[in-house]
Amino acid sequence: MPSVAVRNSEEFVAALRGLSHRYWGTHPFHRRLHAGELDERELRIWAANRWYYQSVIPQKDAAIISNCPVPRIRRQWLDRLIYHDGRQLPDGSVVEGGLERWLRLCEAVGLDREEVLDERHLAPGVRFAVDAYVTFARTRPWLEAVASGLTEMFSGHLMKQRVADMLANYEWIRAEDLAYFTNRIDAVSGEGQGTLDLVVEFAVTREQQNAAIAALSFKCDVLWSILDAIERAAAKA
Ligand SMILES: O=C(O)c1cc(C(=O)O)c2c(n1)C(=O)C(=O)c1cc(C(=O)O)[nH]c1-2
Repeated sequence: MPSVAVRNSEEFVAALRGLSHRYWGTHPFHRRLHAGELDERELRIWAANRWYYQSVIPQKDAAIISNCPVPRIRRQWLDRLIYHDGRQLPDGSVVEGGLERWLRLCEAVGLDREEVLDERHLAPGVRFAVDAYVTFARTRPWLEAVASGLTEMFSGHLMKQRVADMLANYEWIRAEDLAYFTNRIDAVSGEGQGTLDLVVEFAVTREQQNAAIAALSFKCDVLWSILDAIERAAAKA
């Protein structure tokens, strides 16, 4: 049987980008969030549940580092941990990171820190989907775990839209409440391309390319499932 040829980089990138229709940008819950149709209770459920995703991302990235034998990639990936966890200065003070900014968003929509951190609002389906993402990063080859993060190629546009829509449609939300997203938009504009370049560089066989595409597809399912579970939790509360 003839072996299937490796895709050239344009074909490979096109196959990855071709998954954009599966991204959570079009999920009905996101549409309602952006359109200003969520009440305060629903927004709180969204923020508290998204916290769980945010909170494990550094562990997911640490798993990638621990599985990766390439020093240059580990160096690059370390910045992601610092981005979310913040950084301790020599004088012991801490420069805040993305996690802290997400907690501030939670407070802005009316949640106490404690009720976010103790996970009392966490929907089982969100825990299940998010944990599956971390397990994927811990157990699959590092390149697949990196490829699963390529949803970030699609996220910059969505987050820009989210900031504009939330400010326009929820009059009680202020620009500073959305600092998590404004900060993140800048970060992903570079990271998204950097990750794509890396996946193209290291996925050199057809099998590795297929695995990278499957990993991105899996991640789209993770994100979609998170919103399915949030939607359900918001509906019944
Ligand atoms: O608000 C969003 O729509 C959105 C999407 C994504 C994504 O597409 O994975 C991430 C984020 N935000 C985000 O804030 C974030 O820190 C993040 C990390 C990752 C990842 O897979 O490593 N995705 C995302």
